[in-house]
Amino acid sequence: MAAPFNPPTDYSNKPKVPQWVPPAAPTEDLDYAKLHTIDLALVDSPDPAVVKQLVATTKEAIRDDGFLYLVNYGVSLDQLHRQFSIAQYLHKNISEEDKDRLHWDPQSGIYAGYKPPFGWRTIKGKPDGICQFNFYDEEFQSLGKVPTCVHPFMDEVTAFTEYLTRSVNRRLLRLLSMVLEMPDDYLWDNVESHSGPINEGYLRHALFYPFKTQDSGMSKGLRMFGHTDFGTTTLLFSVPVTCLQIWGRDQVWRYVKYSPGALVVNIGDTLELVSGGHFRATRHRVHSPPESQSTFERLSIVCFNGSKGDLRMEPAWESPLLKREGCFESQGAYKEFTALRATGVPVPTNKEWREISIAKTRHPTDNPELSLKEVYVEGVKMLEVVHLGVRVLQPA
Ligand SMILES: O=C(O)CCC(=O)C(=O)O
Ligand SMILES: [Fe+2]
Repeated sequence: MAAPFNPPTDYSNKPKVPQWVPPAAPTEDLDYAKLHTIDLALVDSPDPAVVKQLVATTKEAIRDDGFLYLVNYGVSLDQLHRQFSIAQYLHKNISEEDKDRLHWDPQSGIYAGYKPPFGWRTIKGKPDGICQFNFYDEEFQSLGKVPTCVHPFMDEVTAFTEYLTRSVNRRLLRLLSMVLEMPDDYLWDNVESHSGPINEGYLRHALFYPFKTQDSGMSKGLRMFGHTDFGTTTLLFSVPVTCLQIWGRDQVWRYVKYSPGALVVNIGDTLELVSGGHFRATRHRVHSPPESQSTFERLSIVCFNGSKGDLRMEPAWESPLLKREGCFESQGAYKEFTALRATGVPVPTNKEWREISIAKTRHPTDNPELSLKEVYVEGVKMLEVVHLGVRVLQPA
């Protein structure tokens, strides 16, 4: 049985942190995505029939949706809300000097540091009302790399991050390895990075201020365009301000419903590639919330798990599932990497892929690029860009 999260709880020498109060859920009746719920504690069940059923449900979820709710992963609602309170404290107390000193440089291929609410490039762009602080390995290694106001809380942020990467994600990868019918630690040992609390991934504290996208010349209420994540798994904590949407197999965007305390997990490109398309790296985006929440601030904590940087991903040919059923040729990153490999050109390494994805991804604050090629996929208009020889399609 996995140990539950057990963070430092002596706050006596720390500044008082105002409690984060979850905003009210939307009052609208929305057409939500229907996602499976996985109870992570069941992966340790002594009953093989229970584990078998869990693996079957996980298989269906990641094949059909690429997204799932994860519950019972070992963090209580109070512990989670303490982390949200710290994230809120960071954004409300970061000094102007720290914003400058820790300013991010996404065009270098990593998001580390402070994102001001002016677009997604290193230099200031159009306002977008999105502030972030991104903790990579260096931010965990050196206090000088994080805002001074969170220094007293880094013990808690670090313990939380370690729990997410070493316990939650490791158990999740065990479940996904079982879906591939491979040894329990196959994905952990061969694909996931493990060095320090966050490995080669990052932890994000994001604050979305209420924002009318049309004020900035941005259309369709979009705060982040549709994209896939580049890594192994993304652990998004479900939040009441309902903005996350996923692109269904029926080509319809649907919101993901708030589920208090749950993790919303999605599969990144790396696992789509390793699984030969059996796992789906599903497109998702951040939309404005429904009208009843239009004046709310949206605080979000996300743990992006990163794969080993020097690997060039290949399907796990030794997987009995792949041997039996082959690969899903028609799908996303798997399809495009396969097409590149067939030309004899080496596919990008995981590190190259994540760095180009960060540096080059298109955002609503970018100036419209007239040169983007429009293509139609199953009758739907998409925009095509090519990164390191790999075609990436985004819904137009
Ligand atoms: O904030 C969210 O819900 C999702 C953000 C996201 O998709 C990303 O940063 O990759
Ligand atoms: Fe994402």
